[in-house]
Amino acid sequence: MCVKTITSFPESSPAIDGAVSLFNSNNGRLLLIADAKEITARRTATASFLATQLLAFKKWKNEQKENAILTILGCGVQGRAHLDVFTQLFKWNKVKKKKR
Ligand SMILES: NC(=O)C1=CN([C@@H]2O[C@H](COP(=O)(O)OP(=O)(O)OC[C@H]3O[C@@H](n4cnc5c(N)ncnc54)[C@H](OP(=O)(O)O)[C@@H]3O)[C@@H](O)[C@H]2O)C=CC1
Ligand SMILES: O=C([O-])C1=[NH+]CCC1
Repeated sequence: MCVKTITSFPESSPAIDGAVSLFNSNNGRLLLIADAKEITARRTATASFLATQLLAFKKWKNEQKENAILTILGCGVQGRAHLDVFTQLFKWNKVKKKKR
């Protein structure tokens, strides 16, 4: 059994914080408490990559793949996690990062 508790304070950075608690589903014992920021960052970036792969990459012709530009808007926790996953799993012609 797993519970994720998240706080969201958009004016604060990082905006998201929280904890993931994992319990043994046979006896209810607490097994671990993990940082929800890290898990949420990796989960969200990986889900974005899978969605992009299904909705775009699979339909692209070779020429589109060769000219692809990755643009990341906002360079916080999610921006960095998306940059990490997207550059590890796909080859980009160019990567642009935009922050304020
Ligand atoms: N769909 C999902 O499952 C999830 C969605 N989210 C959402 O993703 C968003 C980002 O979260 P997270 O990365 O954790 O937050 P962070 O606080 O780590 O990053 C937010 C970034 O946005 C930048 N930013 C804020 N305002 C502007 C602006 N006007 N122009 C350009 N950049 C700006 C900040 O810049 P600066 O460093 O200068 O302050 C900061 O780098 C939130 O809206 C959050 O709710 C988060 C987790 C999961
Ligand atoms: O799925 C999630 O953990 C979140 N969505 C928006 C903020 C955190």
